[in-house]
Amino acid sequence: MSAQRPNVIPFRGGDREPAPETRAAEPVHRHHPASARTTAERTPPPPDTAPEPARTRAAAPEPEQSMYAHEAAAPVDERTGPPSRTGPRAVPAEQDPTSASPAAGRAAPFDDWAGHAFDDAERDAVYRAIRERRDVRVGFRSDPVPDDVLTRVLEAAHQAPSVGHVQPWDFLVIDSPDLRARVRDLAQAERDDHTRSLPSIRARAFSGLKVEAILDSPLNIAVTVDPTRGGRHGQGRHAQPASAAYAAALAVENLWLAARAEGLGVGWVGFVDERDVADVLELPSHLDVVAYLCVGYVEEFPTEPELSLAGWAKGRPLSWAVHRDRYGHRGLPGQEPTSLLEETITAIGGLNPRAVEEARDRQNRMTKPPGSLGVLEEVSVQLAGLAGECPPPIPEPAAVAVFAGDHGVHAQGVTAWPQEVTAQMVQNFLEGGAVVNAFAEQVGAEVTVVDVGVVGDLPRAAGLLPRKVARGTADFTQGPAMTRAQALQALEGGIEVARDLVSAGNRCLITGDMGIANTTPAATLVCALTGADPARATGRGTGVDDDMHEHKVEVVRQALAANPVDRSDPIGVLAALGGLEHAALAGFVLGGAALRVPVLLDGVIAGAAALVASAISPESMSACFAGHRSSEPGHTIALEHLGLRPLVDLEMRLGEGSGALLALPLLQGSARALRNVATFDDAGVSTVH
Ligand SMILES: O=C(O)c1ccc[n+]([C@@H]2O[C@H](COP(=O)([O-])O)[C@@H](O)[C@H]2O)c1
Ligand SMILES: Cc1cc2nc[nH]c2cc1C
Repeated sequence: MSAQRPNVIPFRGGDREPAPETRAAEPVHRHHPASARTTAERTPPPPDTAPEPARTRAAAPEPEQSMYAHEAAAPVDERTGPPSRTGPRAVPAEQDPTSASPAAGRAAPFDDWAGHAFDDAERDAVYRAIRERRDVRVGFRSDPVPDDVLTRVLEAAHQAPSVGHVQPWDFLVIDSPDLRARVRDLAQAERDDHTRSLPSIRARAFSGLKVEAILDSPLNIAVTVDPTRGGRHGQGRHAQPASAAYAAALAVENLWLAARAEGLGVGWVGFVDERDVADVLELPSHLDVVAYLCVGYVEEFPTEPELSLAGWAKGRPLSWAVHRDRYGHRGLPGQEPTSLLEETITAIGGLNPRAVEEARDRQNRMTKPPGSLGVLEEVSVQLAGLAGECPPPIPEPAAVAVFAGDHGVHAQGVTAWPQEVTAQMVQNFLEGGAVVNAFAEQVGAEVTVVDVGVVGDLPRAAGLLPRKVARGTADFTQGPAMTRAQALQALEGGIEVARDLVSAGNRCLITGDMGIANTTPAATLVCALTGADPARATGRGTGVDDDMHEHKVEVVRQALAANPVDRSDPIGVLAALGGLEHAALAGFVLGGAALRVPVLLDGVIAGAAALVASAISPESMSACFAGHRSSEPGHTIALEHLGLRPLVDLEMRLGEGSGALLALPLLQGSARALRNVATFDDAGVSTVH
């Protein structure tokens, strides 16, 4: 992947591309002050220096890279496969004194000393089948599949590995139009259910996707599993009860690869309840359906997974999935393992100056008086610089991640609300009954709730990511709120959530939070990272009376006194004075910045987290947009320190992501204007003399 390729999913929206221009208009140039920090600013100030003044963002030098660009370093390119050995077949080591012995370790060049490897053409064919296998849903031809071809494909499936060699699968080859029509009806009902559960933008995109070809393909195959096959002592049964189903899934993969080699497309129908299919097929009760497949010759195989081409989802680079010795210690073979945080920080870059310039230039040539879109012009310029292209993609679909956690400082009486409200509100979010749900629905965003530190147990639920690092933080008036390890775990948890949401096709990340008492650590972080006095930075949160507010200011002072922090160590500051949701939010910001996806910040909790993110990586602010200004005073201090201008100022102080969600249409509107509005040249409109 080229370093210049912006980290965005190919845009498939209906917005028209701006027409190429032939003659430059003569706009009245308005000077836009540059804004963003440079890499040199990554080094935080020494502890004894004054608080960092607010700085604006300046474009960073090219080339900027997204985290996806890391794949370029991988020994196996996902598009082209492994490098081909072009030389003659390897000579056994004993006969070739120049070759390193296998015992020389991983660094030794590959030498097929035993002669087991396939020759180049055979090996390339195997990798090609793997690389070009596709889940095909469109373009099936009606030509029948010849019996000998089908038998070969089924034979390949039947050679799959199985624990205890029990071969627990069976293949039901389905021609009957009646059976297939009944399965198609099941799939249709399931699809309709799913559509209703989607945010509006996603539902619209989904309605354009074909998810099955049950009647369009000449043949269906149901792959079943018999979990009892092999008898009571079937090997592996005790240690891995799911092993039979795994084996059947491996049979599906064998079938799929063999089919690809035969030129047959296969589509796995995900939108059916396996028990309903078993009923339609009148299977014996001890069999389960593992897969329902559509099989047939196809017009073409898509060059990439169809969902990826449609912008629905984006593949995860291999480097995200390979860990060395322990989970989280990432590194491809031959690379030095690194932590997720380090990898993320390294990938963060500033705005692309060329795209910034193009966007400014275009703003001045659009059919409107230069500067007339006010702040939105600079927002669009930042979006272009972040994406590395002008016009930038529209930041949709968008996803809000509500990070939830509890706080030991609650015991100090800094809020009027009981701690259990955190877990209760999480439940409310999941049931769709909170403000965040209403606003997310309004703007077509998806809501994900992340438990990073709620005291209570939360039942598993769709839309809840269980990432609990601890059951709340410790009371920071008595010592650090978190250990460094906890803070790092929460930070990396936030990065992972950003990665997951972007891989799922989102082009805008929105911060949300829930945590009774979390405005106290937010205010404390603001004080620690900006030098503000607690009396100035501490607000009334959910709404406390004068006495409680005075006490809250004192508690912030006590926390700062109990935890002498070194501002050159932002993670130390975070661990001592933050909350688990602040830490995860800081990671979320860094993760979004590394992927060059805009991060729309909510209120004071996000503001405090952004201060941490900025102290860790100043360039991460290139991805940040302040959704709104909360009425918490610490938020204004944080925004000024970061040089961020809020898009909305409505005296809100709710959290949950509510303010940022309201700002989403502004962010999207700024990008859409840059993309859709004609230039004076295009439209033949006269400009000023
Ligand atoms: O986002 C804000 O600026 C904001 C301001 C005040 C309160 N909150 C929310 O209120 C909760 C914390 O308030 P408190 O008074 O318990 O510290 C927590 O769930 C926050 O999401 C949020
Ligand atoms: C009811 C309630 C809802 C919230 N949403 C975010 N913080 C909150 C705090 C309370 C108390």
